[in-house]
Amino acid sequence: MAMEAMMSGLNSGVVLSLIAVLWTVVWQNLQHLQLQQFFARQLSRRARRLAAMVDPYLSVTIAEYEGGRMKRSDAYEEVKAYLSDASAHGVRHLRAESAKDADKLVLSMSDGEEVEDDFEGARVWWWAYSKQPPRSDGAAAWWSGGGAAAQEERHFYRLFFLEHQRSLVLDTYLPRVRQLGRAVMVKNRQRKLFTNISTHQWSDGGFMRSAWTHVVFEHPKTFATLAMDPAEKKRVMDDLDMFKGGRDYYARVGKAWKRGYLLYGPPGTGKSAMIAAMANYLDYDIYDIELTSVHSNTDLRKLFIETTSKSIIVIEDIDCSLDLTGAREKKKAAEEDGDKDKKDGGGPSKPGEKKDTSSKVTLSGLLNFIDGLWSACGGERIIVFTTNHVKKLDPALIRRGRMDKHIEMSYCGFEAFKFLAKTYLDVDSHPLFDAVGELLREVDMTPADVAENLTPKSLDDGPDSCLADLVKALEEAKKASGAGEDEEDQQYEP
Ligand SMILES: Nc1ncnc2c1ncn2[C@@H]1O[C@H](COP(=O)(O)OP(=O)(O)OP(=O)(O)O)[C@@H](O)[C@H]1O
Ligand SMILES: [Mg+2]
Repeated sequence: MAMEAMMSGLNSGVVLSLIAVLWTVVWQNLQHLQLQQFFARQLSRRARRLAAMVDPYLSVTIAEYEGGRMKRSDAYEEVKAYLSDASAHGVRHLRAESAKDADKLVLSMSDGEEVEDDFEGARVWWWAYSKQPPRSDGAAAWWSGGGAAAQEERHFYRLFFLEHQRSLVLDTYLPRVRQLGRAVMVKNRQRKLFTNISTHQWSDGGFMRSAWTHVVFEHPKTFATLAMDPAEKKRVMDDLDMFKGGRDYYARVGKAWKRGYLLYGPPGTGKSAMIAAMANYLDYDIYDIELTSVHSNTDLRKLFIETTSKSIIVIEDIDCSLDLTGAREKKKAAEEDGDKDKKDGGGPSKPGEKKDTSSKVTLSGLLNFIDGLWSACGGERIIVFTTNHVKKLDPALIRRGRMDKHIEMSYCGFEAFKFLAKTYLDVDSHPLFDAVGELLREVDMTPADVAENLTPKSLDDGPDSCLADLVKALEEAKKASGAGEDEEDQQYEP
């Protein structure tokens, strides 16, 4: 027994020391290999820089922002996308962003990294680098809140190539890179929902961060789940199709490639849902402008310039965002308000109706933004306004050419109800349908309320209980509206 124990102890000892020896050998080789790669890389870099001094190399620099940082450069994005494929292999330090596929990452070179690329026998090098923006006083004041680390850098790619390859690189290679970059962008594209950051947070004048911040757009609403009159829905979808494929048409008739939609109707009738459905249908990004945090017409223009094509620019509740009812309407309204105030003794306006006085965006600024000279830059943009009170808006704002298509989103009719019943409960018919149809003719209920009643609240809920709930809710609404009418009748009885 003692002998056996000794032998097994000896065996495991031998195995352990063998593993240790093996590990040391492998580790040394690994280090050797890494060092070798490191030195090779450094050498090639130094050699090329040295050679560049006698000028056999030319370079092209592509900056992230062009036009005084007004607009993000398409070329930069395309090169970045192109290099994301190449750099995954040759580069040691990578930057990662989340990709369309939840498990994957989109990789790009970190600053200071270099990759080689071969094209038709020519070898070129891409170098990624960044610079700190110069500080202006205003910027310094702003940045002091976030500390120096928060200061955004300006990113660049620089391409090195031999002088005799000049025409090959400039005329053939670079256009090819942009083309392939665009293809990679389409492959990795995630739709985004942007919102503007307050203009207080932009640095003044000099270099500043983007006016937009974004999240991935993941709204599930599609036209297949949007309840509205089927003929109107088809008209909207056809209109969107015509717009999307209308590049040549717009060029031929000399119009900027953009289209305005005005969605109006009471709260809960699906205006925001319609915007999400449009974005999903067209595969466009959404830029949701919060007008109250835009402080001037110039800022509004900057915001617009930074939007990309294939996007929907949204201003929700346009009547509440700003005082945009126009001079003529305003004058009339002021007179009316004066009368009214005299009658009911004045008092504060409702919180929802409070106007933001800090914003200097004017009606004319907004009109120019939608249909002025600047509105044509970029192309393929849809502008959507939503409002609960269409009559409050200045006619100039919603004339055709600015808001080309007006879509009324209204209370739930029987057709919309049947659509919602199919979507929410998967039923085409039910004995309670007639009662619901009858009540919907008498009571105004929004699709949002109908949808809420049709949503099962527990595992035991099914079509019977949900439809019964809806009938009950409609009856209560009818009773309430009846009582309201009676009260009004009594109030106005002579
Ligand atoms: N026509 C509809 N079809 C399907 N769902 C709808 C419809 N209308 C509203 N809903 C649902 O009701 C909810 C509220 O709708 P939504 O936010 O689009 O209303 P809205 O018209 O934008 O209201 P508001 O004027 O208050 O902004 C959403 O969850 C939406 O899915
Ligand atoms: Mg809404």
